[in-house]
Amino acid sequence: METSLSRLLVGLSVKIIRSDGRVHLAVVKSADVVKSIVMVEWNERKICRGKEVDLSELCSLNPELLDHIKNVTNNVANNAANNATEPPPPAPDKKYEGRLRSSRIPAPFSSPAVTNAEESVANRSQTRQTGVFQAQAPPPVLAPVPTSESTEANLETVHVDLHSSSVFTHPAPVRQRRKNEAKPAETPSIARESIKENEPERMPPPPAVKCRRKSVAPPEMHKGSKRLSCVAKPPDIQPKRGKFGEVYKANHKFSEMIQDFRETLEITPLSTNDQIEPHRICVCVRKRPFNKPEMNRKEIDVVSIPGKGVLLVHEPKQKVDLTKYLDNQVFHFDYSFNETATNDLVYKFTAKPLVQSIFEGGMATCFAYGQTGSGKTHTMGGDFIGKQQNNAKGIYALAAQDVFTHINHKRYANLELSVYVSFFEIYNGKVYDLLNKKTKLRVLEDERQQVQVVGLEEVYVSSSEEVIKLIQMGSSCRTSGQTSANTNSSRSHAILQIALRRSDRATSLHGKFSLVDLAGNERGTDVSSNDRGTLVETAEINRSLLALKECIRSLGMNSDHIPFRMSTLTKVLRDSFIGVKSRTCMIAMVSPGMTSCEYTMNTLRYADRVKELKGNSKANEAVQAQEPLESSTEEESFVDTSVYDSISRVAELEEKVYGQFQKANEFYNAMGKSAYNIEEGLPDLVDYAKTFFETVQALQTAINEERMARESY
Ligand SMILES: Nc1ncnc2c1ncn2[C@@H]1O[C@H](COP(=O)(O)OP(=O)(O)OP(=O)(O)O)[C@@H](O)[C@H]1O
Repeated sequence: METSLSRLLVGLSVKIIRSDGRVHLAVVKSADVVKSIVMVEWNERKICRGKEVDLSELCSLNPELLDHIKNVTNNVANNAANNATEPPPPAPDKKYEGRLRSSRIPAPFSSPAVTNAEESVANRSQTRQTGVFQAQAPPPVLAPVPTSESTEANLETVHVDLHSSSVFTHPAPVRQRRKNEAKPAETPSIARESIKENEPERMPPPPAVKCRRKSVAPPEMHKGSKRLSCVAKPPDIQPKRGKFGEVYKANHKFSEMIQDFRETLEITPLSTNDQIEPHRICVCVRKRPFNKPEMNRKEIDVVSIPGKGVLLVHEPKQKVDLTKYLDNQVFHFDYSFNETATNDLVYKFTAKPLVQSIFEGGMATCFAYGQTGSGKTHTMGGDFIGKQQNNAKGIYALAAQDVFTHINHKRYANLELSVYVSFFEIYNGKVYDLLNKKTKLRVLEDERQQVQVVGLEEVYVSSSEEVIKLIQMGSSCRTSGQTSANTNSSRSHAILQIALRRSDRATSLHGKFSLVDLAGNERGTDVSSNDRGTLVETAEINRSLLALKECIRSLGMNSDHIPFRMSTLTKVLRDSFIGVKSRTCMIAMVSPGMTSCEYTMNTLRYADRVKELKGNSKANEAVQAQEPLESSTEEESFVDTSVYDSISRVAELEEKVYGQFQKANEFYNAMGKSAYNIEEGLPDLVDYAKTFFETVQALQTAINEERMARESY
């Protein structure tokens, strides 16, 4: 049925409407009846352009189209009825099968099917994708309608009268070529000439009125929705020669395509005057500007932020036939900050609204998430001036300033609250105190599931300046404490906590704000390394980011079960994920460059998943029902978790073996130091040695089994 409708429509010259309101002719190249979408192509400025149009839109612009479908169907059905008794026609010669397929009259389909098609045509929505393709195929019918007869002849293309039933006299379109049919070595010169001759006069400039934002990212374009916009390589332009010439040219094309697309956007960036909306879980995105190295290598900016919460990624893609196109992915968040946004602006819409919640007795968390170099530390810790960071200008410091503004407010004065600050880092599941020379700390959980970071330095502070000093101290410790296994901060999570306590600080936590600079998320997808240390590190980052997402989602669903034990990060933040007063904000940072596109997509997918379940129970039910279907998206960001888990299990077992050796050492030392005679102690030593060997052997067996099992993943 699909093929039949496709055959009926392919080759028809139809009117289409462009996003800027222009109406002109284009040729149908293919039709997908299931999706109710038709692919059309036309020539514009020597470039063969194309887009996907919804059938309903096409029919409303070309009312003759439905009559045409009916006419053809009826004729063919009548012929079929008349020929029912005649013997079948001889089988075509295989050599010409492909050609015959593209030019023969389409197979009949029943009239109810037409009714279905009509129905779906009537019901479907508008254009979703646009595309422009490599002009290697014989050129299609062109718009505007050619004036010269000779041109039309050159094109070997016959315009089809929509009211007649005679169709398909032009050569088969590229898309219909059979898989194993060889591509023509070169575009026929006559066809190429005709492109030039037939080149339409320059299109009028688009009208001054730009598309409304709605049309860029309408509600139905939510998650996963996309528009395609592509530019072809004109056949008569030779690729630039020399080193990187091809790459440069391809990238340049993408850049032009993105520029074209941007011209259709109405840009309304977020400003300080915009309304701050209350969110229990707020998810937003921040795009950083290009840095010097990126500008030097002429990176292409693939991220556009047209509106307050909208972000577009123009993902450069290539089809199997090497046609280049853009996959324009639209994302919606609570807020989106473009490259010109300052930390003050970002703070105002993200962390600032959370400060009050800790005075109301709640727990607040603000996460900076994104790939290495996307701007997490810049946002949380403050702007960099060269290598020097201005800690007074980050979200940490801005939040601290607001805390002290609130504490002096008469509304909270009678609570007699004091402010305490702690700053620590989680690397490979271990906690290090940044305010105490990176001392390694233990995380313990009591029977009431209260999680404690044992020995964590909590410093009393009486002003924001003191907090800034602590931030400076902790940040320098984070940097100077780097080892060869931790050469940059992106492999660890840094957590600054501002706690409000009443007079008796041991038991009287009133509210707490945790500000988290997360490890670079690209680490969680890095499976290329064979180095055990890197794999364990990757496993831990992966595990903690997954756990974090699950915990925020559980918070959004008001779930009783918070999977906080999945990682040290979620363990130490456990109390942030419970209670109706808990509030969370995630700022997803993205780098603008084309080379970061894959990581940017991963970041945005992750943030999108976090956002999906916020608040509203109806939405939650719907998303819960969709869960199994959506798990494939997850796979793209977090690959093969079973391998990571296995690596972590082995690491834990090895840790235990190491622990056994340490204990044995302690035991031996204690024996040596003890006064009692060696003969008396010998049975103890033998017993100990026996237990030691049994335990280590069992651990070793478990390690071997785990490794063998992993090979089958
Ligand atoms: N919004 C911004 N405006 C100007 N420069 C920025 C911005 N965001 C980041 N940068 C610059 O980009 C560089 C990388 O930023 P930053 O160190 O904050 O990234 P990161 O995500 O924390 O990386 P890592 O995970 O490796 O720590 C820094 O030089 C920083 O100054």
